[in-house]
Amino acid sequence: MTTIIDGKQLARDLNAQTQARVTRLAQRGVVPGLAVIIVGADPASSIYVRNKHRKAGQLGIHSVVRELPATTTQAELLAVVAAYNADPTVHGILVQSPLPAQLDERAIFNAIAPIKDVDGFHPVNTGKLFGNLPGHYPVSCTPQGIMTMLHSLHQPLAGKRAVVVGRSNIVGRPMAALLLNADLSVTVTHRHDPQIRDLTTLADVLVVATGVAHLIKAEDVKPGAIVIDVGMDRGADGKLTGDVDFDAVKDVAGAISPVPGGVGPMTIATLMQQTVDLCEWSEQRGNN
Ligand SMILES: Nc1nc2c(c(=O)[nH]1)N[C@@H](CN(C=O)c1ccc(C(=O)N[C@@H](CCC(=O)O)C(=O)O)cc1)CN2
Repeated sequence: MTTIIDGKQLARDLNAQTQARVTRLAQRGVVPGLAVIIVGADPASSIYVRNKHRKAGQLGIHSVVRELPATTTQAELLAVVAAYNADPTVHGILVQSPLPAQLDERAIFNAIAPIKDVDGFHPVNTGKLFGNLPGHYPVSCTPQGIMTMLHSLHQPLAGKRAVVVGRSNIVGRPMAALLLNADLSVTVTHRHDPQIRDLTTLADVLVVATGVAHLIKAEDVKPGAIVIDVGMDRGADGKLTGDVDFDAVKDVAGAISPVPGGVGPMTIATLMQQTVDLCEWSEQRGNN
């Protein structure tokens, strides 16, 4: 029997835990704050930002959304980030990706104070992740949410072979680091490798984040493997599908996450979780 990993239900469970933590903070007079900055009007980004704002409000997190025009300059955006860095009511800052072409996304992420970097994109935080350093730090929300999904299966992960298809800074690279830190044997590949399928068939845990709809077919998957689909591919009919041919692969995999309803809801739930983490860590440092 294949397990369908229900990201919506897992997100509900995680959000309930986050809400309980927000309630405990409120009893001490502390309110976690999240600032989301969006530049331009990319339709998908606008939906994601609206969903983040709504979920934060539902959980009792103070949420501000700063909408900037598509013509915003680097200096203007850096000034907005600097203002939130200095704002004590804001514990987490997120700049929605992608940014318009005139903006240097990496320089913007680097300008966010590491202790407010709720996306975990700052090199101080990625350095800690890749060094598997002890202590608290935020991690990119999609791969962190995937780790929660994997743990929900209650299967030992250490010693398993993982293959990550995709090498983006938001998903592929931090995903590989998290899996390595959990003692899996990790291979990272991408869609330019002509022998990609020789690798995917070896995977006990297969994470696919390429942006190529239905790249992974049933014959590319090891029987019984855990398959996590990070794809968000919108077809000509407007329907959302993933990078994995779900209908075919579900008959081979031991567990599989659907699109929609898999990784996406967990990304937002993890963002809420990490906003509260940052607030609690701030309190532990004697702030708030
Ligand atoms: N600063 C960031 N930018 C981006 C991130 C990120 O983590 N930080 N990730 C993605 C977009 N993203 C969140 O920002 C995101 C994408 C999708 C979903 C989601 O819930 N998807 C639903 C389907 C929604 C639909 O119908 O369109 C699902 O999978 O069920 C949440 C968050 C890029 N940018």
